[in-house]
Amino acid sequence: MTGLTPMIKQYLDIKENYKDSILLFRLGDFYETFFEDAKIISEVLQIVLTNRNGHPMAGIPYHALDNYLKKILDNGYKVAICEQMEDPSQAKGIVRREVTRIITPGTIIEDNMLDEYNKFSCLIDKKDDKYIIAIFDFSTGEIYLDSLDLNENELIDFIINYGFVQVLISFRVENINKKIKEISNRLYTEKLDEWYFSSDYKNHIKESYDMLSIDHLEYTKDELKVLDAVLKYLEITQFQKIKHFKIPKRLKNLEYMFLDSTTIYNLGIVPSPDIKGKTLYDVLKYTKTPMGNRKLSDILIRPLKDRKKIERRLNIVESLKNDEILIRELDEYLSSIRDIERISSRIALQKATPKDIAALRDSLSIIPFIDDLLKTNKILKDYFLNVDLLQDLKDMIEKTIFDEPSLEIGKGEVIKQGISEELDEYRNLTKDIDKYLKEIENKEKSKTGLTSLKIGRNKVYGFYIEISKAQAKNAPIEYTRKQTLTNSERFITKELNELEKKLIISEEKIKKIEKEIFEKFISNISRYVKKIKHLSEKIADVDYFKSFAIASKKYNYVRPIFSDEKTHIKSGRHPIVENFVSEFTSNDFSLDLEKTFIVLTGPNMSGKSTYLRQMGLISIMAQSGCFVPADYAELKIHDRVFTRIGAKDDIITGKSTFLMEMMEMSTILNQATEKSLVLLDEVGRGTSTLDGISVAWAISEYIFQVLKSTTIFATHYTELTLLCDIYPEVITKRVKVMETNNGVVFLHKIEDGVSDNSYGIEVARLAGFPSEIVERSKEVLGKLTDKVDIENKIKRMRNISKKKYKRPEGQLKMF
Ligand SMILES: Nc1ncnc2c1ncn2[C@@H]1O[C@H](COP(=O)(O)OP(=O)(O)OP(=O)(O)O)[C@@H](O)[C@H]1O
Repeated sequence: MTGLTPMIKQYLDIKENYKDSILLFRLGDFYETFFEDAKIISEVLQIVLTNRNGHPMAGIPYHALDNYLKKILDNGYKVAICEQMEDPSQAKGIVRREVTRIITPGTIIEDNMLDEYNKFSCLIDKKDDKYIIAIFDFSTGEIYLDSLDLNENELIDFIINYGFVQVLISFRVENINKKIKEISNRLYTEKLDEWYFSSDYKNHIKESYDMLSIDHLEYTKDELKVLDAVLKYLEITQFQKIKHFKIPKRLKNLEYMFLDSTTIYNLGIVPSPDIKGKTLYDVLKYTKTPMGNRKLSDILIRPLKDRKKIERRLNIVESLKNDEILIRELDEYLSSIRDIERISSRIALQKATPKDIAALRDSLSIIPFIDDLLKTNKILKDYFLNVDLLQDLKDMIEKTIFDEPSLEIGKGEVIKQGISEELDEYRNLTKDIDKYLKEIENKEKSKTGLTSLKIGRNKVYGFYIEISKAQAKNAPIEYTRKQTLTNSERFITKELNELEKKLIISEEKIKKIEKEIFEKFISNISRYVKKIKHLSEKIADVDYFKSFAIASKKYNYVRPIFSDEKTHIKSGRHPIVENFVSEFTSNDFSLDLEKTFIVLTGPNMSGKSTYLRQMGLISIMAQSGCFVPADYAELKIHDRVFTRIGAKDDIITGKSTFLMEMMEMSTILNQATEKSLVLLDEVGRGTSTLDGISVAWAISEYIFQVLKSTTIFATHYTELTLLCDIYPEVITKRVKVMETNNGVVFLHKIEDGVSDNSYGIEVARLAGFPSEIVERSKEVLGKLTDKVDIENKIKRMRNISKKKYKRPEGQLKMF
């Protein structure tokens, strides 16, 4: 590398180790990029591409790093931050520089670059036929770990639907990277080599969790290796030990109803990139804290299965619902609590700012009030029993940190007076400097008799004595000329020089001492991290209980009761749609042990899907511990809700709608149980009518005979309603329609019976088809609808022999 400046040489040496990252190289007040990196960031950030000694260069001011960083990461890049490791003014030769941190979209921790939602990353590995998946949020320390029995397409679907900010892929499943990129080329992915998954995982996990043994963690060796790989990856990118992670939870924990990502999406439970503002989460969100918001979303995708636990949540929600004053006051207190969960992560990572610590102090000071408030409630009076409210930590912060600390550490406005004598001394000196200057000014004025003499200071020239041009010639001999201005001369004296030096030294000392004390303080309080996280969880819980209570009251929800025998809903409503239509028509629902299967027919747009989804959402709300939109709800506790809704092509593998539909259906047939709720919308539509009806018919027979799941099958195939004539498990329902002279009116009312017309042409008319086409369609339909033909077909279907399915032998797929 001849002809290169030493600085560029240093840059290239460092860059050699960070080839996969954009290297932000600190040069004074800028982070500079060079060569290819410079071209990339000038384009991504729309900043000027310049050059240095003929090399492309683009830079960003160091203080604006966070703003730019977010944009670079959002574009799918990894960033390595290279800092100056010594003061350039003290450095001999070239300043020592080192990479201190690697940032990817999943390793952001700075408050101003995060919104309140979870930022989940995942790591995918494979052992035998199962994918081992770790899902983690670096900013909160939340982590899930499990082995899932998925095929590759299901895995890709899972990854895309989950909304991860980054996907880490083990060397064993490298091939999925291409498929992910084909669908979402901005999603950040990274391959982890074999050495991440090493056999010395145990010690490393023990060390990260400060545990003597990990034998009690019920995970397989291969799952623990994945956990270890996550921790290693984070340590390598953060250049430090990761100590803030919680113990992993299983994704398909038997305690929870399992909702797959398709169902979460289909029912609109939580926001995803294409459904925002119109989800169950949005309807129920009366949480006030960031932790409460995240918890609410977690609760809704992990409803409970244990009746006692559900009842316990409902009891709390009910008691809050009946205590309006408590709700109001609780809301007020919670509004002032900041994101102490993430603050605790930043404390553990030594990245907490003075503002974080002040926010922690303010939040902690509110908690005793919440405790007092909850003590007034019969059910919640012991809510914080045995929970450390961390008032000693609050006192420590109060004693050490300014009430309103400055953003920057080192200006003397972070550490309170009385903590360090040395710091106080230097701070006093700088504080008194204006007084000293005034004293010198008065002294010099009377000594010289020069009336225009005054003392000033500026950033470039430091201290000076300024005398008007007219009087300047009378300046004493010991004054040294410093600067000539149009109307005055500026001088310096020995005394002033010394004071200036003292000030500079003081400022440097303050910077150093305050930084040291603050860092020590953070490392000292890092022993509270686990306790802060525990407290934060308690706050999150009470926040979502209160949120359920507010929503339940506001929308007139009813407390559900649970039954092993039947599902009976009176005047049920769709919790989301009811907020977006002027008048919502409520509907009943009733199934029991004998009748388990509803065939629902009705024209397009009449409300079939709404009814179907409404059932799923009511179950999920109830099992999450929330009241439900109905006048009365007696519900079975479901182990899973399965949905097969809507037609979606698989753009990854180019599989047809019908094939996708059948694959999803096959998962349901393999996994649903007597306790499941199965919601099928138009299954079989993607193929020829006869094939579609036949498959739908056979699927239905299998579900009500073998699986016995509670099922609603919405269909345009009226032929399916004949199942009801043959099998006692099936009932038929239809959506009521009123025909008027001006066309059809959808009443959205579900009633017994079979829809006799699909009104497809009517919907085309409503959609604005030219009347000529509408009329022609009617004419064609008239020709195709041969009454005798239809009657014959019905006769043939009635004659289809009853099929008796047997439950298949062997293990059913669990996921
Ligand atoms: N119970 C109801 N009360 C009031 N409006 C409703 C009700 N159910 C549905 N709607 C309105 O009708 C629209 C269409 O409903 P939905 O999508 O459920 O119809 P669908 O029968 O499933 O149609 P398609 O067969 O075309 O899928 C909804 O977006 C909503 O605006």
